[in-house]
Amino acid sequence: MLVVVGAIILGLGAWFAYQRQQRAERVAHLKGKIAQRKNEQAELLEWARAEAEKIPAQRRKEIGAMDFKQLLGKFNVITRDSRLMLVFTLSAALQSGDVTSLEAVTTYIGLSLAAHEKTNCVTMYIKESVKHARALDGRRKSGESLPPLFGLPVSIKESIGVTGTDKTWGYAGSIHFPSTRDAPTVEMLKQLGAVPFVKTNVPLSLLSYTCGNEIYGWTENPHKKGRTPGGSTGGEAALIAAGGSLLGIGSDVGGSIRMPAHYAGIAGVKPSSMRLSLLRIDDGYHGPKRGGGYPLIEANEGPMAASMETCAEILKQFWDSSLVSDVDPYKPPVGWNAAQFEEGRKYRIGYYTTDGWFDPTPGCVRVVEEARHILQMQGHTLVPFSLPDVPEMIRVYVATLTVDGGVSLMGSIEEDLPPAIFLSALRPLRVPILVQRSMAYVASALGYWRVAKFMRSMTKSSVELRRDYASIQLYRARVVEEMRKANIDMLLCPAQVMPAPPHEAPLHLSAGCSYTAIYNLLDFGAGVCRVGTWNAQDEAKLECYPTSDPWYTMAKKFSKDSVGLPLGVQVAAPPFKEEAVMRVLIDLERNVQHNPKSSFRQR
Ligand SMILES: CCCCCCCCCCCCCCCCCC(=O)NCCO
Repeated sequence: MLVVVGAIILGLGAWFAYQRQQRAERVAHLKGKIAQRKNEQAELLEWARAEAEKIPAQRRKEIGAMDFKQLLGKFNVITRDSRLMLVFTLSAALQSGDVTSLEAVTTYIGLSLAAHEKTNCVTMYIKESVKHARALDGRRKSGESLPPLFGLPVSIKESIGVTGTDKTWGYAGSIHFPSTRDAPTVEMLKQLGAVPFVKTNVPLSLLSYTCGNEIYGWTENPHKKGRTPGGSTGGEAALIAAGGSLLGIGSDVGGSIRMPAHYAGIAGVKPSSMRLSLLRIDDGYHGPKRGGGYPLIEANEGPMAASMETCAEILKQFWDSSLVSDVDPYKPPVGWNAAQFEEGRKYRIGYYTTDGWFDPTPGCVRVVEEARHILQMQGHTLVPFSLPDVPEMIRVYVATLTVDGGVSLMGSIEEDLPPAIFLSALRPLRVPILVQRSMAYVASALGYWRVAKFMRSMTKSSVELRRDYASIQLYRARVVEEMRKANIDMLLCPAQVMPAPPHEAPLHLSAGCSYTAIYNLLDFGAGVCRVGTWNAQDEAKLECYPTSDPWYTMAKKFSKDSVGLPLGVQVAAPPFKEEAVMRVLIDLERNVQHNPKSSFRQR
């Protein structure tokens, strides 16, 4: 007996020692990869500096001062002169040849470098961009007709495929597995004449609205050091807000385009799932192990820019042609809906300032009220609306996003090199599900009903999963029916519960993504634009914000000292109404700057 026990103890000891050694070797291997990547990144930053300096500083300044319209042009400008409406087309710098593609790309390489120095937003430069720009300029010289986005420099989220570049998602293990194909969105941009020139930072795994990892470090919000620009498309938001890019492409499965837009004071759109393609998002090294597999939580890529007008122009270019269904035969050939986007078109908009799950902090509520006022002044009709059953649907969102009880998420993170804060925030996923559910009773008894809901959110079986999928399908039917009954075209609501918080906050407050995540579950098209700025009154009102559970206490703490930080609002509508959403957001952003009630300051 003693011999058997001794053998078991020895066996276990040997097994643990072996595991420890394996882990140590893996850690050393991953650290080596990170060190290599840091050297490569440093070289690329030097390359970028040298490229930028090839164009005289004065010329770069001139080009950098041009906004999207001046650089790209081809816009229909509609001027109202009493009853007269004039429509004419601007011929802008890139199309007219006043600025070459190479000059534009090089200028933005320089500007992005300056943005990176301020925020640590760049992961890699795309050296090919310079060759690509030269080739485009060659096409002009040979008299070819120019594509609509001719020569436009575009920045791309790190996790989106660009041939020859890594998409690590912050995992060190994924370094040096470059994409062998462009993502469909990148393919479309290139066909339209745009030039992807840089890739930008993300949080490890993409399933968070902060922005940092062990490879590239943490990205700062350009409005305040120590605050996150949001995530997961945080590098893009920081880059655009700091003037380093005119247009970026992000992705969004819970708000990863919209929350960074709110935190950084820019605009962004997540179209509904049928309107852009995610084909090959999980190809390459990641494969099915790390990404995808949550069919009714609809992710999509989408544009981010300083203004909603730029986002709309890009989506118009995508949808004006048959590009989307050409690159992805699973997408319906639905074109740009000019009638929905028509200037002056009025909509009936339902609005809410709380979703019954997470009350936003004061400034985030105030800007919805301001937006309501501005839109009413524009002739839109605004009516109160209450989105039903959000708390239960947030439980369903978490259950169906993590889908396997968090096994893949936790497994991928643990086998890599996560920042310590990721591990500690996600550790509850390692607690057996039955224990999590038992602890939910304790949380309920303490009055922490929201925390209890989260503790009941991990999927235990395919029986539960099927039921949750059915709930999503029923919920979609219910919401569109309630909107139809109220004759409502779209919804206006907060973009997030806080102004840009400290870097670690989103990891403690995953529940704070409810205002955006619900529209992934509903598969609505949704966008965010800046409406205001957190002010001293918001700061004072924070004193009355609830502290009835740990999440409210944290949201209150993380929102403090935020005077001057940008605030956005969100507009969302059922699928195929993205053009209407963008029309309303443009009406908002155009008028917010002149609204004396607004605290918006023009940058
Ligand atoms: C005991 C239960 C513990 C629950 C822990 C829950 C952890 C996972 C929760 C997931 C939260 C999701 C946040 C989403 C942020 C935005 C992500 C996004 O849009 N990514 C873009 C991907 O393309």
